[in-house]
Amino acid sequence: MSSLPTVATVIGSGTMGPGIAATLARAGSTVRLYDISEDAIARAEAAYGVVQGVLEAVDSPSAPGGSVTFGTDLDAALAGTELIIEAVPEKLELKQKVFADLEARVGDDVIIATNTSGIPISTMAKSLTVPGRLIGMHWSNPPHLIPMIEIIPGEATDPTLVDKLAEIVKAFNYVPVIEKEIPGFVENRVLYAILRECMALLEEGIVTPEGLDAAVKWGIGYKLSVVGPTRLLDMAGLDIYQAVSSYLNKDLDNSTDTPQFIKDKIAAGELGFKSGAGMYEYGEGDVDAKRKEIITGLIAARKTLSTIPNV
Ligand SMILES: NC(=O)C1=CN([C@@H]2O[C@H](COP(=O)(O)OP(=O)(O)OC[C@H]3O[C@@H](n4cnc5c(N)ncnc54)[C@H](O)[C@@H]3O)[C@@H](O)[C@H]2O)C=CC1
Ligand SMILES: Cc1ncc(C(=O)O)c(C(=O)O)c1O
Repeated sequence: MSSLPTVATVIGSGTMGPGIAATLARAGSTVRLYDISEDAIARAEAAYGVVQGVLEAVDSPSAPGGSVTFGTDLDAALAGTELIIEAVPEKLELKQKVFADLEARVGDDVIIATNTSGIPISTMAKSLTVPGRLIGMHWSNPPHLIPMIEIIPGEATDPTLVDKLAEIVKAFNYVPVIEKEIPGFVENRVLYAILRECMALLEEGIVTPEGLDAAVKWGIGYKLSVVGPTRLLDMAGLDIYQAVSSYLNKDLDNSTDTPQFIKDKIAAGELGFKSGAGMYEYGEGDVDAKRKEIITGLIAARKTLSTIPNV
């Protein structure tokens, strides 16, 4: 018998919700995608065919009977659900309000998984009536393409949920990574350490954005997509790591706030793809073209990487 829930509910249909819903549905679950915004639901419904095409292209596990229904009726979205995946904006108070709305409508045995990027699960769980049912399930963007999910129990999480969620993740052929709780979890701690240094290098004019993207893509990204950081150290030699880290670590950026130039861009409405300008400028049609290039590249890379042993 599949470990997948027969019925699952995804709360929040923005960047992450639709891909999460489609991945579970393709694997065989009946998924209800819910949002407070009719526009968000309409966008997800319109893009569903494209997301299904991507899942087909990467040969994502498929089973008959799965489907996604889209809607703004919370009671309908929760009827019969076994697993709720929360993907509303990264604001603690909003998430806690959503959890209260959910708990008022479902039985105590329903699991609530949160896709938070890094708010500690124990902090969020404080407001729950049944804190043991809350667990971190951190997907990476785009969720229907990046086959790794972090599973993070909080202090109060029912320990049996960890293995249960890991089995669900394996059922759609993703890699579950079980972690201890820490702000940002593992993936975003590593990503944000890289991004902090990258933004400092840009701010100091050491490299252009194009140069930075090329250096990280070919110098680090390519290598790390085949060998993880631990194996990389064995490949380089721990003595080399000691020699370099002894002078370099103290020189790396250690600022605790977002860089000022990023704050300025945000104040000017430059948010990236969603506003047509960000780190780069985009003309008419450029954002759609870039999105397509990224998806095509990720599909090709995932196919290739899946033929390479884990080293
Ligand atoms: N965008 C990303 O790259 C990633 C985001 N995450 C996390 O996933 C969560 C969602 O992120 P995004 O999809 O990027 O956010 P988003 O802002 O794109 O979408 C959030 C959606 O939630 C809806 N919403 C707001 N209040 C709601 C409510 N009370 N009930 C139901 N729906 C509501 C909004 O209408 C919107 O459609 C956040 O916690 C974020 O940190 C995790 C991994 C990657
Ligand atoms: C910049 C950035 N921040 C957070 C996340 C996340 O995982 O929550 C991502 C991502 O790609 O998933 C991201 O790119």
